[in-house]
Amino acid sequence: MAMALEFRNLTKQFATNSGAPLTAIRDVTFTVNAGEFVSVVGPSGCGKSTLLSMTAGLYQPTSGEVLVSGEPVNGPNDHVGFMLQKDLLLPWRNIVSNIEFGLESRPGSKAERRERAMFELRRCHLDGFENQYPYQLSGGMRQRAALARTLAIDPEIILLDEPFSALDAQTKLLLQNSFAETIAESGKTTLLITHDLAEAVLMSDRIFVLSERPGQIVAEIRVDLPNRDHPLKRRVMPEVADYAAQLFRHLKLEEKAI
Ligand SMILES: Nc1ncnc2c1ncn2[C@@H]1O[C@H](COP(=O)(O)OP(=O)(O)OP(=O)(O)O)[C@@H](O)[C@H]1O
Repeated sequence: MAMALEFRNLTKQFATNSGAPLTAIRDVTFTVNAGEFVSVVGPSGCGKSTLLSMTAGLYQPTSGEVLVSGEPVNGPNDHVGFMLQKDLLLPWRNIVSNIEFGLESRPGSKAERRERAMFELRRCHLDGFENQYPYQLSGGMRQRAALARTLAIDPEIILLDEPFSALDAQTKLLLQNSFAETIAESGKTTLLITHDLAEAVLMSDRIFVLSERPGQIVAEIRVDLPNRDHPLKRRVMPEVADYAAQLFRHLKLEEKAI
């Protein structure tokens, strides 16, 4: 299978006031195949967001490299679409024009941009909401609009940094389902960062567990279950709890309980 994303011995240090650099992640090596959905879980502060930021080209690694479709990432680029917990929709633009935003710096007519945006809007089940403004939408709908905006630029890789964590439990389940369906249909390679172990099991083909800072890979778990495109169906499978328990053990949460 074609490799879409590759981390080679990736290490990131940040300068600190005390002089000694802080190592956020150390020697992280793994690959993600084209069309695969991979999650990264790990304790708070272990460098998960730093890993995504380097994939998006927002930070340069201290050593090692990130490759997207075999090309080293040297800065922000169109091959990678990034979505955060906060939707970052522009409040003064309606939904369709928010989805078009990333296309405006590219060649193409206004009509073509509109057509592309409407396609993604429908794919993310927002038909009829194109002329509404972000404040008129629920949190879940805003996240769907943010996904539509990410897909509109047709990136090779989608990076999701805790996109569901600010939502209530039911909205979260429905949105996980809707994202999983849309992502499977688009065939996009996806890297998700999450604190939610069940979410990782419900949505992924594989999961990497990072240690406490400096984040290093301590486990790789293949989720050998059907319905990756339908987490609500996975949710009722008894194996999900077993996978979540495996992740729990790797994170050594029991030992940290006080
Ligand atoms: N720009 C920066 N400058 C200095 N230190 C940073 C910077 N970005 C992150 N760090 C530090 O690197 C470490 C890893 O941060 P990061 O945000 O990647 O962790 P995380 O695993 O995503 O955390 P959380 O799960 O709590 O969101 C933290 O100790 C953080 O303080």
